[in-house]
Amino acid sequence: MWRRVASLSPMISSSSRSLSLNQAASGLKVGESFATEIINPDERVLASKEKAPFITFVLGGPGSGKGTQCEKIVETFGLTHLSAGDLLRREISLNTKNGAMILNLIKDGKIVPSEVTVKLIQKELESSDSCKFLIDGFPRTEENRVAFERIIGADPNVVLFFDCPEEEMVKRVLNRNQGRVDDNITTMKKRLKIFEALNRPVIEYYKNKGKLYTINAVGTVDDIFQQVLPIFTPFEQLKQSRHVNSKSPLGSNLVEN
Ligand SMILES: Nc1ncnc2c1ncn2[C@@H]1O[C@H](COP(=O)(O)OP(=O)(O)OP(=O)(O)O)[C@@H](O)[C@H]1O
Ligand SMILES: O=c1ccn([C@@H]2O[C@H](COP(=O)(O)O)[C@@H](O)[C@H]2O)c(=O)[nH]1
Ligand SMILES: [Mg+2]
Repeated sequence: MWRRVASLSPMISSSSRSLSLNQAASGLKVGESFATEIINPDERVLASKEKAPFITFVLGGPGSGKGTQCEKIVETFGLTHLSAGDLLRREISLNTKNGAMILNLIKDGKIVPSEVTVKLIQKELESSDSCKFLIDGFPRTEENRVAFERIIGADPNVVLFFDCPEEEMVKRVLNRNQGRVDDNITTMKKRLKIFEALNRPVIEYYKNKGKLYTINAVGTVDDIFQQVLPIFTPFEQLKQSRHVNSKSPLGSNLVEN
């Protein structure tokens, strides 16, 4: 099981920024770096056994096909799929203390406060036996991105961006037929605006970091998946050969189950 390294954060004096610098300087992975900074010796023993999770963020406008492609990635590569939207919808259906607030925001196409979404993702990461995750539909905003770094203490290894024209996304969402409260033209227009205003900067951020893989999301589901395959294939090959290829974007933080 992968334990969230940042659960140890109260014992760590550095901010997430200085931790990253620390990691960069030492050449250590996230979990290993934390192991060197923990004060409680018992915790150090536990933390030294941790492996850094392999994290993929899956971005794209509403209806661009993120969920559909995530299913195929799961089937082929066995990553664990965490859809931020599904986690939020589960809060609504369970009628939790945040449920009503989340429902109102989703109906209006607005973004749920980072703290709420990141805590839900955190719970899933911590309780999972997996250490390879597809985080679908998150981060939606720069604030989401920074909150994830701060609370989880990890960066994504790969960021997928499903690039789809608005007319196609509108057509798909209006035909989805899953009874979602936001699958109507009024909310869809708001979601598209929010995508451009708040999600684009996140995409740009990862592009500048060299982590972004842009996929043309027009075509059949299988055609689109053909573009996704070569992104994950090197990781699979590396896992089988058990050698880390430092030139591979996936090899730089290789983990095994
Ligand atoms: N390549 C495709 N061609 C046609 N329809 C598609 C394609 N990919 C997905 N769809 C359909 O479009 C709709 C939206 O797809 P999906 O739910 O995967 O998008 P999404 O990006 O997860 O959307 P959201 O952000 O709203 O959750 C679904 O009904 C799905 O079956
Ligand atoms: O990180 C997130 C993810 C989602 N939301 C809200 O949920 C809806 C639906 O999300 P999908 O990923 O399209 O299923 C989205 O429009 C937001 O209102 C969020 O706030 N934060
Ligand atoms: Mg989806």
